[in-house]
Amino acid sequence: MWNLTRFASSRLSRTRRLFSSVIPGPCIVHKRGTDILHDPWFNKDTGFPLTERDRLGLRGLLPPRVISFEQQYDRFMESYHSLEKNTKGQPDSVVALAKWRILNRLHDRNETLYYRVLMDNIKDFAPIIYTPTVGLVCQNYSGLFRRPRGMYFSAKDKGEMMSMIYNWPAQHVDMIVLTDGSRILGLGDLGVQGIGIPIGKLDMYVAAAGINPQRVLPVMLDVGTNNQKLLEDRLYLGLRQPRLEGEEYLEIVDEFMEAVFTRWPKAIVQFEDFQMKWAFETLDRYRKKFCMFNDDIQGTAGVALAGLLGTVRAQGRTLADFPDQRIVVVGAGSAGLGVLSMAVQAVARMTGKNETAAQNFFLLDKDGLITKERKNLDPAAAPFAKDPGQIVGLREGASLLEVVKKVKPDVLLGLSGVGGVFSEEVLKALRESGSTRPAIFAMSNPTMNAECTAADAFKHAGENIVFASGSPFENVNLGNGKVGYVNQANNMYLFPGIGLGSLVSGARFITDGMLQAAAECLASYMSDEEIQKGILYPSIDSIRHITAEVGASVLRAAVAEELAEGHGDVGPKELAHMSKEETVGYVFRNMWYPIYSPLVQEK
Ligand SMILES: NC(=O)C1=CN([C@@H]2O[C@H](COP(=O)(O)OP(=O)(O)OC[C@H]3O[C@@H](n4cnc5c(N)ncnc54)[C@H](O)[C@@H]3O)[C@@H](O)[C@H]2O)C=CC1
Ligand SMILES: CC(=O)C(=O)O
Ligand SMILES: [Mg+2]
Repeated sequence: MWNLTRFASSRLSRTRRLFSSVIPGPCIVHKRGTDILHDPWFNKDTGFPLTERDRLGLRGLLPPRVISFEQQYDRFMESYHSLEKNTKGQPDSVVALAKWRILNRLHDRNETLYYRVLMDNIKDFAPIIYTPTVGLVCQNYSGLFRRPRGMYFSAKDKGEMMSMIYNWPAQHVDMIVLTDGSRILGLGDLGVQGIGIPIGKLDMYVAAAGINPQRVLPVMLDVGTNNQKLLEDRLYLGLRQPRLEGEEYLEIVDEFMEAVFTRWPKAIVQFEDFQMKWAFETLDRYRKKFCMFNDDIQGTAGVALAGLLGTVRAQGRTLADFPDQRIVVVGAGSAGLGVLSMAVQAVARMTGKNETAAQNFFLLDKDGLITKERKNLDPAAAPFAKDPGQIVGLREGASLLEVVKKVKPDVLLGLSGVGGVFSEEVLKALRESGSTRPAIFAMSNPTMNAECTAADAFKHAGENIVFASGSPFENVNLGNGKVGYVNQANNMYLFPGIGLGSLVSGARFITDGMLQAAAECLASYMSDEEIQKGILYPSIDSIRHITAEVGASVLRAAVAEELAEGHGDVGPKELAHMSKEETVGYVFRNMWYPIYSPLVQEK
């Protein structure tokens, strides 16, 4: 069932080779002079060659010496490294925001250089533009705000969205990430300040999936906030009203979706960081109507499933043993339920039995173990609620410690948003796990919301564990030359490929089959040697290569389901006739790569 193709050997060098031969095509510009210098998309700063300076009315507007792209790159990296040196010893949050600012300023000046720097240093810069620093940026957004990025649709724009959408200057948009700010990482309702998340996710789309940055659109749907502190903050930039609820809320989202797909019928919309009730409701409402998905439910599920399958292999078992894994999931929200649904589907496929697929899975929320005796049991959690008769020695609402002691799980997976719930006692109890190599997935973001730190996991649960966290931690030095490997179990390994594969296949919808293909691709990416070392996910350095493979898998699944309508000049028949390798090549060819293009002025 799972094709464990090995890509391990020279993934990165293959990716580099593919881009080393990129020859930039001309780029049409409708501006001249300072208007070009002030447009980060076209601006090359001191990199404009003299001929271009003449053609575009730039002569005299720049210092005379022409600096190459490579020199500009080195210059930026030097200033970045001096900033690192100069901020040494300062509080982590101060350093993180200083790094975010210097990158953001580069973005606002010169996008080509920004994305190249980001791509080439993704391991160092992802924690700044993405989790954990993006969380801090959202929390401080009103104070940090200098220039708008993306679009803002508010409850006050009802009836106007169809015309507003035409205010966006780009003619084509491929990828939209949308939030209503109601559940930003594990930080709760941050209202309009949540715009940092779509911006960060789309930066990852450009870096990982090569989506052209001129064709991305971060969107904030501001329907108010229930965060009292923000409502009272005089600097708060969003609507000062409680969140819309019920039909009033859905009418706003409906209007936005209609407006988007009227202007850009081929766009893909990723829903991000919506509170659970709206995450499920909107997914259900739109997934058969528009090309969209919910990253927290669906992207997270695929990444977690790939990690769970890797864990079985790390235990020296075969994938056929997955249904026997005892998995405790802490957090019954959009992410936790998404993970369990996908895991149950995988077990059902492996065993051919739907009814018993969830028997080894245990689900807890803030009120403890969820059983069928739970009052006001959420229908979304009901399929995973335990029958009290089946769980001798455990009761409704049992604590995590009780559950871990009784169940002796192979895997403890946290998506609760609560820092430290995997306490010392809980981690120590995991030493009694029935597994030779228990796994801990502390997936909540940002870092302070992780269910435990990597160091505590190895210290209390033992050195033989497999460990993954949603935000990055350093590997743990276990002494005697041994290292506790830290994986990053984050949906960043899948959402860029899901979006890219859907885009270049011209898929009408994003189906479970396409998402399953994405998860299987990630699961089969790692070699046995890596898995034995406890490495479940590839290094983020090879994110472009992973994303191309995931994108190609999604594309092939869309073709198989007859949902692929083609993209650009490539029609559905051509897609259907491509071999597996050809689909990967095709996906790569559709990736944008940051390099200066000759600018050609059109009046
Ligand atoms: N690593 C990754 O790729 C991803 C991580 N996440 C993280 O997962 C977390 C949760 O996200 P959602 O499911 O969307 O949130 P949510 O708000 O829908 O769900 C949170 C769940 O945790 C439960 N919970 C709260 N306190 C608890 C406690 N003390 N013990 C046990 N359960 C508790 C709640 O009852 C609720 O069921 C966030 O921190 C988010 O950053 C979400 C998506 C992807
Ligand atoms: C990673 C992500 O999507 C989240 O924490 O919400
Ligand atoms: Mg999210």
